Amino acid sequence: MPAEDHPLPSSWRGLGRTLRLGWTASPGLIAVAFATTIAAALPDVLIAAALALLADAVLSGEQVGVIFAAVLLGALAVMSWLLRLLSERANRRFADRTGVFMEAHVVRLQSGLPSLEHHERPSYVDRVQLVRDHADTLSKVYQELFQVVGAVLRLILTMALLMTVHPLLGLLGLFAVPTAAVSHWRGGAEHALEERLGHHERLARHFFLLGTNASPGRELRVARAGERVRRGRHQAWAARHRAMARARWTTTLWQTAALTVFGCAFTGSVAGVALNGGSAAEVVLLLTAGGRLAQYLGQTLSQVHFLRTIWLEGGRRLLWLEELASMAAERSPAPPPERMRSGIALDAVSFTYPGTDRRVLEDVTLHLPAGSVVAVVGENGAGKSTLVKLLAKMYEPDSGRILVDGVPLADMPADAWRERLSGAFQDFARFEYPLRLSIGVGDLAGAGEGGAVDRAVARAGAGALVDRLDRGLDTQLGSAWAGGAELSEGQWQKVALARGYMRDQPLLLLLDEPASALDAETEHLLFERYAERARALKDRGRVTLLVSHRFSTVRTADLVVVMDGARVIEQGTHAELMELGGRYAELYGIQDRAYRVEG
Ligand SMILES: Nc1ncnc2c1ncn2[C@@H]1O[C@H](COP(=O)(O)OP(=O)(O)OP(=O)(O)O)[C@@H](O)[C@H]1O
Repeated sequence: MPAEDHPLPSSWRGLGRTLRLGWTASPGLIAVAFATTIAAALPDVLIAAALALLADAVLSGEQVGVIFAAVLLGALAVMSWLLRLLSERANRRFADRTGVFMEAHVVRLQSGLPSLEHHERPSYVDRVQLVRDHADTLSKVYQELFQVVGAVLRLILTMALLMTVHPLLGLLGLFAVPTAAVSHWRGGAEHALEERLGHHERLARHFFLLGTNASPGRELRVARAGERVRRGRHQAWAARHRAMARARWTTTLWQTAALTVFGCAFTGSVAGVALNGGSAAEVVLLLTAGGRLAQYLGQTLSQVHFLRTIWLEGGRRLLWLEELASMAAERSPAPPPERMRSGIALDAVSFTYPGTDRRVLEDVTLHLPAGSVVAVVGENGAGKSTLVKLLAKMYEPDSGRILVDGVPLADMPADAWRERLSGAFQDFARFEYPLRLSIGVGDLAGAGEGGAVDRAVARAGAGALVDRLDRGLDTQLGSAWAGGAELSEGQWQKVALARGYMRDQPLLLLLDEPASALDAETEHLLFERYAERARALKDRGRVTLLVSHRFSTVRTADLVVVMDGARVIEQGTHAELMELGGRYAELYGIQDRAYRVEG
C-alpha cells in the first residue's frame, strides 16, 4: 500500500497507546511511580502556607503559633523530600523496565513488516528512524507525564492559595496562558522541522560510515577521496544545524516575550498587595507562592515541550508502525501450496518503487513452469533484481498479478510464503557467527536436524572452505571476535550460497547473482550441478530463478528470460533464442568472443 494511504494517527491516540504499553510493561511500577509523583505536589505547595503562618506568628509574638508553624514547615519539607526520593526511584526502575520492553517491541514490529518500504521510501525511513531513536526515550516520558500532572496540580493549589489573599490574584494564571500556548506550538514546530531535515542527518551518517568502515576505506584511500567525504559530512551536519538553530532562535524569542508578560503581571501583583494594606503574611504568601507559580509554570512548560516533541510525536509514529504491521498481517488469507503443480505466472505485472515515478517493470507476463530452472538476463538496471524482490513479496505490484498455481501471491501471508522460499543474493549478509550457525540461519527450524548444514555445504560447493578452517563448521567467523577467521569476498559468498541451500523443499529458489564473487568456471560448475539435481527432483515442483550475467551458466537453464528497459523482450531455451538471432544471441556472441580472446 502506498505511504500516502496510511497517514500518521492523531497525537491523542499515540498518547493512549503509549500509556497502555507502559501499563503492559509493568502495571505495579507504573502505579507506584504515578502515585508518589502526584503525592509529592501537596507538601511542596503547602510550604508557602506554612511560611505565611510562621511570619504571622512571629509578627504577633505567639510562641505556640511559632512552634506549630515551624514543626509544620519541617514536617512538610521532610515529606516533600521523601516523596520526591520515592518517586525518582520508582520512575527510574519503571523507565529501565519499559526501555527494554519498548526496544524489543519496535524491533519486533520492524522485522515483522513484510515489505521493504520502510527501509527504502524516504518519508518512511525518517519516521522509522524517529521511532527507533526514541524507543528508549519513550520509556522515560512516563515520568515526564506524571511530573506534568504534578506540576499542574501544584499550579492549581498555588493559585487557590493566592486567591485566599485576593480573588483577583487568580488572574495571574491567565497571564500564564500565552507562555503555555507558545511552548505547545514550539515543540510541534521543532519536531516537524527535525523530521523534514532527516535526510541531512542520514546523509551525514552515510558519510560517517563511508569514512570509518574498512571496505569503503580502501577505495577512499586509493581514490584519495577521504577529504571529500569528510567535507560532505560536515556540510550535511551544518545544513541541519543552521536550519534548526534558526527555528530555535525564533521560538525562543516568542517564549521570552510570553514569559515577560507573566513577569510584569507578577511584579505588579506584589506591589499592589504591599501598597494596598496587605499584611506581612499575605506578602510572604504571595512572594513565596507567586515565585513558585513561575517555577511551576516553567517546569510544566519544559515538560510539556518535552512531551510534545518526544512522546506525542514518538507515540504517534510508534502507533503508525504498529498499524502498518497489523495491516500487513491482516491481509492475505490463502496459504501457499504444499507442492507446486503448474508453476508461477506473472500476468501483466508493472511496478514503480515507492517514492519514485519511473516504472522499473512494465507489463511483464511470464510463466515459470513448476520443476524448471529459469535464468533471467539483461543489462544493468533492466529490472532483474526487482523481479526477484516482487517474487519474494518484498513489494506488491502496482498493477497485474503474480499467481502461484493460480492463487494470487497477494493473498498469501508473507511469512508463510517466505517459509517456502530459499534465496542467495549478490548483496549477501555476513553473519559473524560460528560457521555452522552462519549457514543454519537460512533455515533455523531445520538447522538442528542432523546433516542439514552439511548438505547445504555440499550443494554450495563449500566443502573445501570448511576443511580449510581450523575448527571446521565450529569456526567463529569475523576477525573482530576472539579466534575469529576472516573470509575472502568469494568465501563469504559461498557461505551465503550455502545458507540459500539450507531448505530442502522450497517452492521457489531465488538466486540473484549468487556467485558474482566467484570465478566464471566455479559458478558454471556449481550451477550445472545444481540444475542437474533440480531436474532430477522435477516432480517436487520447485521453480528455480537464477539471475546471472554469465552466459556460460545461463545457457544450461530450461528457460531463458531476456529483460531490457523494464520489459521482457525475449524468452525461450538457449537454442531457441540463438536461432532467433535477437538480443540474447547478440549478448551471448559478445561474451563468447570475449572469453575466447581471454582464453
Ligand atoms: N530501492 C529502489 N528504489 C528506487 N529505485 C530502485 C530501487 N532499487 C532499484 N531501483 C531502480 O530500479 C531499476 C531496476 O533495478 P534492478 O536492481 O532491478 O536492476 P537489475 O536488472 O537487477 O540490475 P543489475 O544487473 O545491475 O543488478 C534501476 O533503474 C534502479 O535504479
